[in-house]
Formats: sequence, structure tokens, C-alpha cells
Amino acid sequence: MKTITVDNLVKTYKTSKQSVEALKGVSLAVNSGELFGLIGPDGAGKTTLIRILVTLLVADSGSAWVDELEVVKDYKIIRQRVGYMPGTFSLYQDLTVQENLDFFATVFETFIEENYDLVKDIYIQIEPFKNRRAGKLSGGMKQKLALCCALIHKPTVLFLDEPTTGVDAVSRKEFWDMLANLKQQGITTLVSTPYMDEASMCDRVALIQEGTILAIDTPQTINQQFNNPLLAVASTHMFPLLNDLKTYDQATATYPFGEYHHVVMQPGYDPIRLEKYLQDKKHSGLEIKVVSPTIEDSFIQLMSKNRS
Ligand SMILES: Nc1ncnc2c1ncn2[C@@H]1O[C@H](COP(=O)(O)OP(=O)(O)OP(=O)(O)O)[C@@H](O)[C@H]1O
Repeated sequence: MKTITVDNLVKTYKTSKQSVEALKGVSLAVNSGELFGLIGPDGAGKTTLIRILVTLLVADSGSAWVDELEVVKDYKIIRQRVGYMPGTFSLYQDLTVQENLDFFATVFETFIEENYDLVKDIYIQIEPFKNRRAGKLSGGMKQKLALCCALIHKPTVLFLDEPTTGVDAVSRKEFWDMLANLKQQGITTLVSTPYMDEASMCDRVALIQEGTILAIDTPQTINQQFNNPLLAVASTHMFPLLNDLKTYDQATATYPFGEYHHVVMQPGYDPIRLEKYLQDKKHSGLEIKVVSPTIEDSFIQLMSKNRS
């Protein structure tokens, strides 16, 4: 069963100076119980799509359904069924943790105790700070409180807009563990993120760029479509190395990747010729190794194909 269906959505923002086509005919479907990632850089259209699905924004054309309800016609019922965590911290900074929770529970005419099983794991982590004002929490704790508030009425579908942006690595990991737990409880989640490495935590992902979906599949399947040889290259001077690799005729793409530069090579490239080329350019401490593509490499390839 599909819990979210998006069919050819178009949304253009018009200002007096310019017109921005934020969604250029986006279609996708999220299965019931799925943890679905919407992955894309800043400005890709993630927030626009989520805001249409949670009924806060109306598309110019196309249609969308959440929990088999149409987003424009059935907006009132959808608002009761979904949990939504916007990208910017949207809780009351001057209220304490407990007061924020009580407030959201009251709005949805429920009590924390009523759906305690659902929020228990998260609530336990924020409980020690329950008398602290929300504005004084760390980034990771703010995210946990916002997630708890979004879950308080036991939604069937959860929409999370960049919940891990600006959050430290440990809190990011904890957050994804919480999402995996919610999946066990049958909640369908659509989560957006600019971090490509987070794709591997999702059942399926859609890669979005400039309002266009470039791929929708499991992270594994997307990765299998990367079929060029890939090298990781390092030397003592990484910046000139990057420039020299970019101008090498058998390299189709070069980009910094952790401690190395990743270089996508043409099929049948000559490894000895590459090494000689870099030695002639006076690079010392050269390290060249063949590596397997990560999901990030696959996304970078898909995005550069879309741009060219
Ligand atoms: N209210 C608005 N008025 C004009 N342009 C807008 C408005 N909201 C978004 N945009 C533009 O629409 C495009 C898509 O923005 P959107 O916020 O949906 O992207 P995003 O993937 O969520 O990225 P971000 O993380 O930067 O929010 C961007 O070019 C953005 O500048």
C-alpha cells in the first residue's frame, strides 16, 4: 500500500524580481511503513515538497495524496494524521521542555501518557531536562524534543525536514536510530536531508536536484548503477593534485573526498600512464588505489549528469 503518492507536482515561486521553479513535475510514491529519504542539496525543493504534503502550501499543478487523502481537498483530516518537524526549530523557546510537550498534547487533545509507548525512547532522553527552556537546549536535544512533539498524537505518517542539519555526528546517529525504532512501530516516515551519507539509513531514497527527481530506489540499487572505474588519489600537496587530476584526459570527474580525491576514470584507462603523468607533474608521496563507489559517489555522478 502507498502511504504517500506524488504525481507530477509543479510549484513556482514568483516574486517581483524573479520566478523560481522549485518543483518541476515531481512524482514519487512511499510505501506504507517505509523509511524514505529525500536527499538533495540546498535549494533542491525538499522543503517545498514537504510543505505541500503537510498541506501548508498548495502546488500550481499535479496532485498528491497522504494516507489516501488528497492534500488540498482533505487538508483538515491530513493535519490530524501527520506529524511534521519543520527545518527550522519551531517550538516555543521560552517554554520548558515539559510545557512544550503539554502544549502539543493539548492541541491534539491527547496526553503524553496516551501514546507513551511511541515516544518512550525519545522522552527518556529529554526527561532529565524537562524543566529547561527549549531555547537553552543543545541542537541534538532540540531535535529530540521536536520529534517527540511531532509524535505526540500518534501520527500515521511523519514528515521530517532536515532534522539532522547542524547537529553533531553523535546526535545524528542517535536520531537515525530513533527513526529506525519508529519504523518498527509501523510509522511511515519521509525525511529530507542534504547529507548524502544518510541515504544508507533509508529503505529507499529519492535524489532531488533543482526541482527534479534524478533517481528513486534502494541505496544499494542506486549504487550498483555506478559503473565507471573509481580511484582514490592522494599526494603531499592535495590542492595542485586536484587541479592536475581535473585536467587529465582519462578522468571524467574529480572531487575531494575525505583524505583523498576521488577520480572517476574512463573504462579501460591506463593506470601506469596516470601514475607517470602525476610523477611528471612533480607530485610526491603519491597514493593511487582503486575503490568501490559509495552512495555519495553515485549521487555526485547522477547530479553532474543532470547538469551537463
Ligand atoms: N517563499 C519563497 N519565495 C521565493 N523562492 C523560494 C521560496 N521558498 C523557496 N524558494 C526557492 O525555491 C527553491 C527550492 O527551495 P526549497 O526550500 O524547497 O529547497 P530545499 O531543498 O528545502 O533547500 P533548503 O535546505 O535550502 O531549504 C530554492 O531556489 C529557493 O530559493
